Amino acid sequence: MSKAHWALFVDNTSRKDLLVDAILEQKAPAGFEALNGLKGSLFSKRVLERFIDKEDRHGTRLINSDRDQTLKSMSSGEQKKALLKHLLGTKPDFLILDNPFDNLDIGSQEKLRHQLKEVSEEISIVQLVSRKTDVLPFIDTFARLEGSHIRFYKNKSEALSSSNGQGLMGEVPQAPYRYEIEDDVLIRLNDVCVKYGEKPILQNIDWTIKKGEFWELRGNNGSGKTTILSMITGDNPKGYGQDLHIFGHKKGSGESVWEIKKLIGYFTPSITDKFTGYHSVEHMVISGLTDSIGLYVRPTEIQLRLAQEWLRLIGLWDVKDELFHDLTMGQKRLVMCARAMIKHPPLLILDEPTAGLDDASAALFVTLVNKFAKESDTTTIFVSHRKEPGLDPDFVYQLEMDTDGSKGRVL
Ligand SMILES: Nc1ncnc2c1ncn2[C@@H]1O[C@H](COP(=O)(O)OP(=O)(O)OP(=O)(O)O)[C@@H](O)[C@H]1O
Repeated sequence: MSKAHWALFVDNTSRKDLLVDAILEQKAPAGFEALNGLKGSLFSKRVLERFIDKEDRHGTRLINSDRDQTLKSMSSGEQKKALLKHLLGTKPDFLILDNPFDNLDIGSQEKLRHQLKEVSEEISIVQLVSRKTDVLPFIDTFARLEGSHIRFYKNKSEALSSSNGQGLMGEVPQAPYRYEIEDDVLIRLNDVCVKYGEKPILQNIDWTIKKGEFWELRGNNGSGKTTILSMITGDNPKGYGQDLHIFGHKKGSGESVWEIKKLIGYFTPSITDKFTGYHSVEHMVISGLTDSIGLYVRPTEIQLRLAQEWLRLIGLWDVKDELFHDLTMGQKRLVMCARAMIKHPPLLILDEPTAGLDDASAALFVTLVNKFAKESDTTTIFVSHRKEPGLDPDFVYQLEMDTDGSKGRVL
């Protein structure tokens, strides 16, 4: 008998953690009762992060003992492959997949899709999905999670034609202050090569980024995007000894990493997911001006006004007094992005910022980024595997993998 499979559309309001816990604890809600009494496993970014944290703390390989590389240093595609293999090894009756294709390039998505098709013949699948294009083809039951409420669709075509749109309201708020950076060239990588052990990752990378430019950094999983970004932000020692200039300083010429970090706004979804503090939404946004997490002194009038403008822009003014902790995952990410943008840093790095957002929120996000990049003096680098509809960068820097390491070119 063929297995039952569900797709559950989630958006920024969805309380998906509660639902996942209920299903895994044999308290599946109406429509999912068939899963009660069965053994389930969760495939999600959070589960992966928990394994990475455990590896860090205990120094042991938990789900990738067949590799001599840490889970943390693997590319997203490699990590997801290791997690799926591990979960299948526990012989579950069903798998809950939380946006499995996020952070994967097209090739890795195809491989995972193929693998899941095979898995689906033996194991039921519940796919939590934000993007309609991600729905697995063998799924036959469709629903949407609105808050904690599940609404079932009559059929696939009703599910795929539904919309949950929202708009971007207002202009990008003004910069609170100006940074004095003399050089017109913000970042320059000249003939940069990186190897990990014997494995070449980047070869002869030349990339010049000027003030105010809007770049998209593209490349398949494992092509070295994170490696380049972490050399720029100072988090990767491979940057030393290379011809790499940041804000007019040559890397390793005695520049202060802290001073450089103050000039960079950085947003990546996984940072957001780790914040657990009890701060109001409004204070989280304002704390982008003070380089702290949350706020420990009374905000000024100007700070409050700016936060109001940003929260109105991203449609979250109504929840300004709620605890950041209590927001949905999608709302938290929008808040953290506004927090990275509020001071108009000279350089803003958005690392896979739309991962985990539903179609409407991703479109809103892209509109915000386009607008911010055009209307501010900030240099923006947007990293994504997914070709984001509507993203309008000035330039694309494409990494292309090769046996001697990735080469880069400007498209
Ligand atoms: N510390 C490390 N030790 C060994 N190999 C590493 C280390 N860090 C990264 N790598 C390897 O370098 C390659 C490039 O990794 P990187 O994370 O920069 O790629 P990426 O383009 O950002 O990938 P993704 O899109 O999946 O995040 C990968 O094959 C990865 O396994």
